[in-house]
Amino acid sequence: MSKQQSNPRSGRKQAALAAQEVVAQPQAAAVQGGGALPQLLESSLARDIARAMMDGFNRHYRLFRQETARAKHRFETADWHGQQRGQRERIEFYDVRVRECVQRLEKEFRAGSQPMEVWHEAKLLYIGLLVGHFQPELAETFFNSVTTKILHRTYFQNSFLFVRPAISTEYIQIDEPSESTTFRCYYPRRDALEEVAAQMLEDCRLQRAFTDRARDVRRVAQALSAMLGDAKIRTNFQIQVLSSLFYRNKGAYLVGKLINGFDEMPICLPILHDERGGLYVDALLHTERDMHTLFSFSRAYFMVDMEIPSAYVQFLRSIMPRKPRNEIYNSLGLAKQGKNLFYRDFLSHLRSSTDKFRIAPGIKGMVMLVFDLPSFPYVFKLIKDYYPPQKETTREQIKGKYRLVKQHDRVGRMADTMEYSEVAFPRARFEDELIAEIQKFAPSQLEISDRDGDGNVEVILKHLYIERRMIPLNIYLQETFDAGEGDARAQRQMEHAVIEYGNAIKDLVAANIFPGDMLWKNFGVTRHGKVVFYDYDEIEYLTDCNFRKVPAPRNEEEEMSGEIWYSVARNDVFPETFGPFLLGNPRVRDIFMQHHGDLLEPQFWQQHKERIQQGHVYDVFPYDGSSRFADEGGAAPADAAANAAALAPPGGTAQSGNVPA
Ligand SMILES: Nc1ncnc2c1ncn2[C@@H]1O[C@H](COP(=O)(O)OP(=O)(O)OP(=O)(O)O)[C@@H](O)[C@H]1O
Repeated sequence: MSKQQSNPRSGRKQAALAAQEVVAQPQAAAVQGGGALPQLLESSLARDIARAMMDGFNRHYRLFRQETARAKHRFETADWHGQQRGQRERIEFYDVRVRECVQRLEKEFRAGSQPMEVWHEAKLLYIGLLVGHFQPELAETFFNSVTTKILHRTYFQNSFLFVRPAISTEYIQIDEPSESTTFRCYYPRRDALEEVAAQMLEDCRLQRAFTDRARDVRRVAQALSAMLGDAKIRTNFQIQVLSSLFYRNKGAYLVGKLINGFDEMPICLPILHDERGGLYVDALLHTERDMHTLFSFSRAYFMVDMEIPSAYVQFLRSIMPRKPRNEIYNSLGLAKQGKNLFYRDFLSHLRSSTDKFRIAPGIKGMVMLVFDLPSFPYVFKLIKDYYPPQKETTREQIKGKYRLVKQHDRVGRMADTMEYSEVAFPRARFEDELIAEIQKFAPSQLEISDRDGDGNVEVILKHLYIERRMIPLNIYLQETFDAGEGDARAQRQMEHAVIEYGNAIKDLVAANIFPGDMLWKNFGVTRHGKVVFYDYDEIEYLTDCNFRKVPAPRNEEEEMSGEIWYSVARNDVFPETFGPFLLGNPRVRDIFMQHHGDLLEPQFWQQHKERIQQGHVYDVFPYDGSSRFADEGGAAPADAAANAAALAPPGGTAQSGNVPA
């Protein structure tokens, strides 16, 4: 093959042909069950490229870990603003390092002009460098990220990048006995659980004292004992806990599991600061559901210092077997790995299913065109090219809002999104109605072609968000209305949904987010019955909004006017006016007013805005109040007390679902 033909940046068809040539041999061999041995080149270029790529990844992970490791000190010193900043800034690290690496490869090796034989060999040599590496799966993804910035997309195949993983992540371990292992084991006696609880807390090595460690040890031991109930203790009875604590916002979480015979039960101890500035254990969470809530896609990523991330993922999967691995990687802050795994799962799902992509059920969006594949639990969102006049926004502004949500504390109430570009789907899997919809509303985003020249027509979408599918709240409520007042179960569900809806808004308020458009259709209900917001194009920081009372009319003409007669600035919000849009159904209105009437009062919003402006950082804890250890008159948990007071409706108790009351 000539150098010209195999240049990764040459024209499309030519490139496609070249790609076929290069991969022809390995593919043929693969059919026979093995790979062809590569003809090694004499040039050292491939080795240098592989080495530079490895250096690029190692630098990335070193910096990522350094930032992550700071979370412990920030927790110990109650540096909450720093913690949030760290969480936010760490998200950007990956792209910066990829860019650096691409630049280096271009500058030192003119990477974009090298023939494909060099790239093929660079991949093989990179695999060699991964033997014995502690983060091989992340390093493979890094290689993909860099390579896809350099090669033409016709080369996006396993010969040149890691379409499939090459290195196993099973049984990776640190040989040095002095180094910390992924998890610690404790072998308690049934009658000496306190000893183990004390040791577990001691081993966290937190540089801040517990206010009443003996009390916490007793509570943890009692909770462990209650978990065991009257189960017979088996020979393998043990507790395993992950060596690094999980930090997020104002909490540190000790995550592990209790093993007895064939039973394995998750455990998690949230460690918080109390009002006196001491530490305390707030709860012992122990159900799979608790874990799902803690690791939800609608929360910010944890900061966890991990030498071998795949070992953490394996451990976490053992306590959350139904949680996809991509979501676990995401929750650990390794979002590119999550994105890569998601895409692999998606392609595999496409191959093994036959249903078609369709317009998502529900009320169509004005700025987003949303579609789904019924057999797959995610939705795909395109930004439209045209919006109705009331939506004064642009593609860039919308992207900015989605970015804001990604970096913000999502407090269990805003769905995380994955952003993709140039995604190709088989045309045959699209309903014609959906194609017509995209052609009408987002033509700039659509290409339908046989891009790879392989005889398969594809739908190629330029830019796409993907997020978990939920049941739109308007549909959920409608189903309960349709079931009728005689259906007690439906009535309970309706009540739950309305209360949850208000809780969701209050949790968003605590996170300094004003959702903008609060219509039911902009919220979804998750598998666990949580209400989560997913329409981001109008969100604002609460602190950027001006919450106003509707002015009293000055004369009869103003009073009778059907129009808004007072002047309204761009960021003015009139909470009293929410009611007519939301509360048309009398039953819904009753429940809403009973639990969340304060949301219609400007003071509620103003007070929160002021507190946030004064520097108060609310934290919305990922478990409900009923899971918390009952207070025995000990130290009041700082945040819980503040939130309870601040978020409670007048004369009532805190209603926010997750804010401990
Ligand atoms: N995660 C999701 N799960 C299920 N359905 C969804 C999801 N996200 C969006 N939808 C559906 O797509 C519709 C439009 O989505 P979205 O609210 O994001 O669009 P939008 O254009 O921003 O809306 P609006 O017109 O209110 O600004 C929703 O009303 C809902 O029916």
